Amino acid sequence: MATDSSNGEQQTTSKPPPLPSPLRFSKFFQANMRILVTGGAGFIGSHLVDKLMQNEKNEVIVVDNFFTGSKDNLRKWIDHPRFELIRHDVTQPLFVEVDQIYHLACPASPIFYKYNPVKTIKTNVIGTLNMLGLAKRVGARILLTSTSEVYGDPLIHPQPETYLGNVNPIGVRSCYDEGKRVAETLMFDYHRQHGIEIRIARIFNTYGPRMNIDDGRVVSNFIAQALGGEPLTVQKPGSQTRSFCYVSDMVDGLLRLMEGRSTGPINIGNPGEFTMLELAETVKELINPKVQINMVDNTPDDPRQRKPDISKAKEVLGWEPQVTLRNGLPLMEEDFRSRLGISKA
Ligand SMILES: NC(=O)c1ccc[n+]([C@@H]2O[C@H](COP(=O)([O-])OP(=O)(O)OC[C@H]3O[C@@H](n4cnc5c(N)ncnc54)[C@H](O)[C@@H]3O)[C@@H](O)[C@H]2O)c1
Ligand SMILES: O=C(O)[C@H]1O[C@H](OP(=O)(O)OP(=O)(O)OC[C@H]2O[C@@H](n3ccc(=O)[nH]c3=O)[C@H](O)[C@@H]2O)[C@H](O)[C@@H](O)[C@@H]1O
Repeated sequence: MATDSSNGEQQTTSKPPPLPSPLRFSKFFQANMRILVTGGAGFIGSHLVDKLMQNEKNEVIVVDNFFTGSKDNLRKWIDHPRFELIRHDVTQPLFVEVDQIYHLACPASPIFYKYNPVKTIKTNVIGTLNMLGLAKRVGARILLTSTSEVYGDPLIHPQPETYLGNVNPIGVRSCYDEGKRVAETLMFDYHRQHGIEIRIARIFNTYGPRMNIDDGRVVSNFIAQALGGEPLTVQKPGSQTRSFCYVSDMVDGLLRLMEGRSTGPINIGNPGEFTMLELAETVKELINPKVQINMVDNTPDDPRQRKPDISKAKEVLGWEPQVTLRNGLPLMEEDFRSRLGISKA
């Protein structure tokens, strides 16, 4: 019922009920689940999109500002009726109607997140605030890809989720690790204050096809260097450790977390732990036995050890990684060879 007072008199007019949306009769598939993936043009995001798109009941919307991601990672989905790509920066509000949000948008490689640290903090804090506001408005469940960097340079090894971390609040990595810590805080405050359904994954070093060739992270650096016949740059002392998870295992963990009942935080990573010298030796052995290994200067606040305790992921998600480093490296080598145009001799 609408009120019409154009002639000075109060008069009521009746409007017929709205017609069903013409979209209901469109030739396009009507999705059961509309899923937003922020940062979906990046490395992990694009593999996640591939998996989500395999389910015909999903409609996927990607938002990305293409800082480190690329349309190329999503080329097989462009023009697909269940897929939509939006150039958007998550530090700005976003209005879409979705059921689930995988919030990945954030540069992840230290060289990129340190490039514009203020922007990195804004992405982590304002970006997460915006996505939580969206989740609240539309009643969507939201998953944040947090990081093992919330443990800083850990004094407990391996790291369980209960460990509160050893983080430098004013260092050059703080824009990322403190930014993610605030993002986790915001997730829990929205959960407690507004009842938002949240999921938090603490991701440990993940590698695989589609990482940028010049990403700057250690696995992509070593593979690109080995293929180009350049020395592998091991940052000193070389005894620092990381635990490397193959991307298909990571995506499987994220999907289980989103579909499960636990808010997290849950560590998702591969507990196989390697020193950077061991990683260099493995890449050399598998990809180019002739390549040299050079020791170079490190950057400040580099964590000395990192290994996930995945007991919670096993118990709560029934998840554990399947792909070993030795099996995963050749898959990434193949992808790098095809992108660099270097065939196997
Ligand atoms: N790969 C890892 O080892 C790892 C480890 C821990 C956590 N993570 C987290 O997983 C997520 C994805 O990491 P990745 O390795 O795929 O990195 P990536 O750099 O390949 O992907 C990040 C994506 O976010 C986009 N992005 C960045 N800032 C944005 C903004 N303000 N607005 C919109 N889009 C923006 C980038 O363009 C890119 O497509 C990140 O949140 C990262 O912190 C990754
Ligand atoms: O998994 C995580 O939680 C975090 O891990 C990484 O951060 P980092 O472990 O520092 O990643 P790399 O830049 O790949 O460095 C790993 C180790 O390799 C060493 N490194 C790096 C590059 C190189 O050429 N040589 C080399 O020895 C570094 O000194 C460091 O000790 C990611 O970049 C973060 O996004 C992520 O959140």
